[in-house]
Amino acid sequence: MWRGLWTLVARAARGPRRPYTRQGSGAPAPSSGATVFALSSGQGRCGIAVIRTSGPASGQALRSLTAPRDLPPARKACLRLLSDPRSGEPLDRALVLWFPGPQSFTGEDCAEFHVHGGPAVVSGVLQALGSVPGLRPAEAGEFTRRAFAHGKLSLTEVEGLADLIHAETEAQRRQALRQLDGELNHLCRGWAETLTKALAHVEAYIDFGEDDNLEEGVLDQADSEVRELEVALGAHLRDARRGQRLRSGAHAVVVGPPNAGKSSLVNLLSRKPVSIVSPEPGTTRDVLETPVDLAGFPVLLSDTAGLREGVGPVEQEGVRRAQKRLEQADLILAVLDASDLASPSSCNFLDTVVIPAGAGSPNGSNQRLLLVLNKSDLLPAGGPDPSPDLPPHLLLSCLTGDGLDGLLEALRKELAALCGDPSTDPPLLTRARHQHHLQGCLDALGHYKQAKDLALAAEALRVARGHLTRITGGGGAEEILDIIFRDFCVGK
Ligand SMILES: Nc1nc2c(ncn2[C@@H]2O[C@H](COP(=O)(O)OP(=O)(O)OP(=O)(O)O)[C@@H](O)[C@H]2O)c(=O)[nH]1
Ligand SMILES: [K+]
Ligand SMILES: [Mg+2]
Repeated sequence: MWRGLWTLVARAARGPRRPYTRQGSGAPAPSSGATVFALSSGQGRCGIAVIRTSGPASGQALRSLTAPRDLPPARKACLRLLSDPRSGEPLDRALVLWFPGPQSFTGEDCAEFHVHGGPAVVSGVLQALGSVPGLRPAEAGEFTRRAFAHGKLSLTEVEGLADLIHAETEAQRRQALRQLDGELNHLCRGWAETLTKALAHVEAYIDFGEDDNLEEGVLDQADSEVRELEVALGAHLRDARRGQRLRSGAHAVVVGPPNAGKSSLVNLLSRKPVSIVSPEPGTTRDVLETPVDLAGFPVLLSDTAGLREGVGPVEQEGVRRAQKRLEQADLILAVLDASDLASPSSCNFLDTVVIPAGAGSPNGSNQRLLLVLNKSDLLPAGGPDPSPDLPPHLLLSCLTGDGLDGLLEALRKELAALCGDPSTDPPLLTRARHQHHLQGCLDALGHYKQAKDLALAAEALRVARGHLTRITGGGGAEEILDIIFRDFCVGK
């Protein structure tokens, strides 16, 4: 019987649908025979520019531009004189590299030209390449798309690569590198394998259920595998917002009564004069957003109008916008004037914003709040804490910078909790797409548990597994691939 079961494991692994392999992953077959070329380094004047080609005519292109010399040894940089194959005119003395497929980034034959970065050299070499038969300029993301089509990268690794190219903060870079290294891919593959095993057990029961030889408890085993998987998926889904925040930035909002120093704090954290600061209460009227790197995490920081009542219509609108932004924020930086804690506007702010947030969350979400008492320089030096009865708070002076280090450390902790810490935490789901398929998988597992007969149970397991393989690019829909590859620049 066990031989029969393992045949079934193998069959379930192959499945009635697409096989789970990177090859044939749903990306278009690399366009028949075309060889593409592009400038892969940034645009503009620079020391060295890298131009590369991918496709079967790469070797021919390299030979044409470096004639009469032959191809250099594989993967070794060689100095060559580049000339235009049409006129023979010298273009540059450059380092060239030859990467015969499949041991190349795309899996195809590739060539690289490391030329001097002047615009005339770059355009001369690009034009010369365009004159070689079979070569055409690459489209955005085409190199990476070819790498995906040849099984060099899974879809989550492609996404990691795109994120790495766009990473602006340290935490983003770490996260992207981990995804590029295939961590999320391995996780999903492991889950998919668990489902393959469960499916094999169910199919064994369908085929041999009446057979006395069938090991007892085969179905129970499938059930317990599914249960364990549900727990793991649930934990990752609860974390899903974190990965997305790390990718696109956490939303932090600075709120407080008028003149507390909100705009001063925004300018201090963003290290530039984003907002107007003045002694006049009601200076800021609108929501002012600025992207900042706070302790290595990407943050979209919003300055807002001071919260108060009984003001003119324009300021009232500002207050309404501030309150709306407050509701949407991941992190609230509540600012009060430490020398003015007894004023009606301070008390009102504490009662309506700070205390409710401390008692749980203002609107049932996972918002976090840091209470900052600004203008500590106005307090008597070495005096007692001005506000022992307040919720936990930090003292700061935007004027002298006192307390800034403490605030940054507190921010780092809050942001690590909000975005996940890519130096220690398990791999994160960085895109809504990942979340969608994980949820789809969980829903299908729910159907499995409710299935009235075994055929439906097996189908539910297949659907669940299909969602997991789509995360890494198996059987992916063409539109999804288009969206993902559009994120890339030409030359990548
Ligand atoms: N002494 C002292 N003054 C400060 C400090 N921070 C800000 N101020 C002053 O407080 C006044 C108000 O600062 P803003 O940053 O405009 O305050 P705001 O909360 O944005 O004010 P509105 O936009 O009007 O609500 C300005 O005169 C600042 O120079 C501080 O740490 N110490
Ligand atoms: K002000
Ligand atoms: Mg202001």
